[in-house]
Amino acid sequence: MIDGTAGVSGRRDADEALLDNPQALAEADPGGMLRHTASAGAQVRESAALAAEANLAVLADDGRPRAVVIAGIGTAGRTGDVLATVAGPRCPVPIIGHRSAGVPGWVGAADVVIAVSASGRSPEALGAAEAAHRRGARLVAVGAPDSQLQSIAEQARAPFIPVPRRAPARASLWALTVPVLLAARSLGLVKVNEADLAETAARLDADADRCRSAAESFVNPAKSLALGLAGSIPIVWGSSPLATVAARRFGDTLSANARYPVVTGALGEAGRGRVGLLDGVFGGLAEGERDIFADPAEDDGEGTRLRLVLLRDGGLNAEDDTDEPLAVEERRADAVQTLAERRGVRCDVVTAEGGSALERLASLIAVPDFASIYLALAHGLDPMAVPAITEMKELSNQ
Ligand SMILES: O=P(O)(O)OC[C@H]1O[C@@H](O)[C@H](O)[C@@H](O)[C@@H]1O
Repeated sequence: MIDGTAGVSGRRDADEALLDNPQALAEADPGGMLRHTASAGAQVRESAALAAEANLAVLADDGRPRAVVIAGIGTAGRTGDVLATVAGPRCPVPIIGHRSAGVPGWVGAADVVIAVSASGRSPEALGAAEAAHRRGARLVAVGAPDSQLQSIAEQARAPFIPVPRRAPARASLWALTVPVLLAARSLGLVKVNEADLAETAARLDADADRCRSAAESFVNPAKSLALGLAGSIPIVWGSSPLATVAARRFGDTLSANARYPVVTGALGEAGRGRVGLLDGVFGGLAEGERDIFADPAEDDGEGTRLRLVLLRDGGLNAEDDTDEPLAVEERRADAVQTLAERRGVRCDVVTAEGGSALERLASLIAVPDFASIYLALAHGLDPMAVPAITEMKELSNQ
């Protein structure tokens, strides 16, 4: 039942001109999501410094763990995906993301639990930290200073990395991720050195500059990606496990910031099933019937079409870092582009850059992060305040 109390506002059609009006953009973004997103590089540096102050070395005292569990929900949970992909297939212990309260039943003294929560109060992270302590597992906690999570970590005498709270959690991905990586580094599970962190931060800074609100659409990759996606159903596929983490992140931000439905996943998996979407009513069938001379302004929504966003790893990773030959990934990515082209489905490609896994991941996340915000702004949506999330919390008492 629609009873009109939801307070949903915005424009169905994207206002392209607004994206080239920095003042209008600033007014449409009262919470400063563009600014917060532009702080990604600074977040890497700040969190690296904060993690250096925490006594992460104690983690190594009991040697290599049996498994590492990353506990948290939403963006906090995504940090586990980042750790798993940066650690790569050669990581000697399993890295497991856990997104519900508590920890898996098998967790015990041989394991490490990293509890992550931007607010320091998600029931999932708190429940996991308490359970880890109870079961004698080694615990590390990452989140807001002076939070419940910090208290639990202190009671457990566990390292706590205080990450200052700045915006919605999804604008703090990098601030939350770096302490998780550095905790795993202390355990000898991941190779992330100071140069990797510095280069990743510099990459994020450079991308924030290219995506700044004063840079016009034709030179701004995030604005052009947003305008390409406007009015379509985005399908975001990653060519490799690393690119798939970025694809899932784009799914998070497109849904929460821009409020777009989105299909995300790994291209390898999609090629055995979901790729069929390209043949369907929103794919090839819609494109086949499209009148190329029709006025887009008169599009009544019936012409909703897919738009493929392909995140390509670029084939820069060392051969022994991957469980699949690079040539296979590359061929598959070329193939899906050909499929899209044959059906008239438009496709945007973002290709990773950089030497380390972390930097490559950053290069696949930065532009899409900004694009999700520009898409929200073009529709007159405040990318920060999401009524449905707030309402969901109120109605379910979370
Ligand atoms: O990191 P926190 O504070 O535990 O929050 C986890 C998630 O909690 C949800 O309520 C928010 O909508 C997400 O954006 C967030 O990522």
